[in-house]
Amino acid sequence: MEIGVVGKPNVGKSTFFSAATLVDVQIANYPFTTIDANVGVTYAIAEHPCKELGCTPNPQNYEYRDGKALIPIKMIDVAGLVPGAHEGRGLGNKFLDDLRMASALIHVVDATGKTDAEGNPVEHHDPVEDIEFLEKEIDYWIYGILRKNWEKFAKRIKLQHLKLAQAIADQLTGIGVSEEDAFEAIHKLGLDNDPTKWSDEDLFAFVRELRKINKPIIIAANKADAAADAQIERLIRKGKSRGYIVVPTSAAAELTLRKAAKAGFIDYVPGSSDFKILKPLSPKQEKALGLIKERVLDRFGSTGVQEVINRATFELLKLVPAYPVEDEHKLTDQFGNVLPHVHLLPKGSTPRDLAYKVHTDLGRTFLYAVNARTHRRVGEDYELEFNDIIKIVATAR
Ligand SMILES: Nc1nc2c(ncn2[C@@H]2O[C@H](COP(=O)(O)OP(=O)(O)OP(=O)(O)O)[C@@H](O)[C@H]2O)c(=O)[nH]1
Repeated sequence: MEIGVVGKPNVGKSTFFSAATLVDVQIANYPFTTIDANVGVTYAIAEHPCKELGCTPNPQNYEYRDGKALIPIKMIDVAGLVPGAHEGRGLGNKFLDDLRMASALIHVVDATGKTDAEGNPVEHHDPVEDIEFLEKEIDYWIYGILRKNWEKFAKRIKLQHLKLAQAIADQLTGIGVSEEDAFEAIHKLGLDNDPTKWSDEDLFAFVRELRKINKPIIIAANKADAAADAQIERLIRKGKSRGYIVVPTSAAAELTLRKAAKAGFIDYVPGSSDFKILKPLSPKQEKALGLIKERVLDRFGSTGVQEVINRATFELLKLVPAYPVEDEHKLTDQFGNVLPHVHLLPKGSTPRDLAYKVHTDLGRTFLYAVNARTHRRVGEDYELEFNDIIKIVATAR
């Protein structure tokens, strides 16, 4: 699961990425091995079960702060969004390569409307156009892949009685499209099972639907600190009518706060509406932080950056955090650590899926699971809920 940050030049995409991946916590073992230059680690923040249960956790693969779990997530800086990227313009191919890896996208737009389509400074540009422009780039890209051999492909499906959704997913494995994604899009649109009957419009409608399922997008209405209320309200309204979550953000404010926190000047938990000054500040620093408090935190309730990451994780990707334990009474692993691990799983996952996440062997030898809150066994098809604590019982290996 990787979240991509995308946006045309000069909207604050790099600032957003830097702020989001400036993680000042020590997470012992990230589950990620190779980190490319444009890949970083950020975290999604969720309430921690200990807040409700009154325990003190010993986290191993996440961080615990103020009753919250900070769960590491991979983030990709998807550079090179320019008009025509799908035809290889600009950094087009690199752009598509990075896009391929992302499960969800944070689309950073300039809410002030002071950046044109190519990233040049202007007085009035409608950021709603940028939302449409990214949709179009992705749609034409997927359409291009499918359109190339469509007639031949459609005939083959018909003649060989292939499963339509699976055949399409096979064509699009490179961009991470599953059979379920394709199936959902076909059914949502009520398209014919015989693809030779699809018109070009049908194919394009299918691609649009598939993009919504496979590359869900959240909008960061950035530079909110410099935008008028009316501009932000309009962007939220227009975005919502197209099915988007739009969050006002100030990436610049978030970057300043995280840097100040890292340097020990302030205590700041990303996502909060305030910070605490820990050390004497220079008049310049004091002024900068004062402005952030007044123009961003007091106005919007937070810088919005963490809200975007959290909503991308829990609403767009619908991931559910679950905590496996060995002792369902003490909530510990075999070494006595309280709630040491958390795993993010897609909604609808079962305890066996959680067991596989912990270890393939545990998944293979899984017998049954116990919900540590109710002390009851849960069935094979039990769907994990947000913050479930699950004891997994397996056969001896
Ligand atoms: N007022 C304000 N300015 C911001 C904010 N975020 C970024 N900026 C400024 O916008 C300009 C562009 O920011 P970048 O992060 O370099 O933008 P980018 O989209 O990555 O641009 P490229 O690197 O050219 O792709 C810089 O001058 C930033 O300081 C913000 O939240 N508020």
